Amino acid sequence: MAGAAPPDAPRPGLKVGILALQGEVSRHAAALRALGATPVEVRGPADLAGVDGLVLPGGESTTMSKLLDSSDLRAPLAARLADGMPALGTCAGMILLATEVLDGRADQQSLGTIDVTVRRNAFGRQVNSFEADLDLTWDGAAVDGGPFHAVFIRAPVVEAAGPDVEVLARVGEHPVLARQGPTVVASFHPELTDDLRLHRLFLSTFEEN
Ligand SMILES: NC(=O)CC[C@H](N)C(=O)O
Repeated sequence: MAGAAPPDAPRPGLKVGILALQGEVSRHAAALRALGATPVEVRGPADLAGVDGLVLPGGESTTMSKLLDSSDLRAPLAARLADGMPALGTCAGMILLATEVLDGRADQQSLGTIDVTVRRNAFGRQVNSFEADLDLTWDGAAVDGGPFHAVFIRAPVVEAAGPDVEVLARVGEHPVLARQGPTVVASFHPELTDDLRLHRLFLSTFEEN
């Protein structure tokens, strides 16, 4: 079967922000650099203004939610996302981009960019972390290169996904990778392995934008 080949490296100089308030930044930066993009740490509104897209990394979503407010990033970030800026949310980043968060803290606010309901820390309650080999699809076709080895750390479960959401991978019946337009979310940490396919697919949404 013809697979969806990951596209070639994007145009040089593509500036991809990484939300650097808290959480894992350097490995995402390395993956983006390896694909020919320029990673930019985003800590405030001026940083955000200069980027073409944004990675929201793993970490602690309640802390990140608070820091979005104290850094004055929440409103400009919401505006860029509403304007169609590509975004990749991994683990805590997925929680921040979801429309609904279950088991969140009362003061935790998500951005509502992708129509999924997530439950925090609910994947395999018995074990904090696990790894799984995932079959990935993109635009309805299998992604070339075989299974994607995915690392889950206190991962959110996707309990529901709306009709406009394309589910790209599952563990059991649970979506663990999903996309709605230029917003891509993963319950796992693609930056913790050397497999660049997910970052490359994310960068392909910039070309469409
Ligand atoms: N690895 C992660 O990003 C974990 C997410 C964390 N459990 C949260 O709810 O924010």
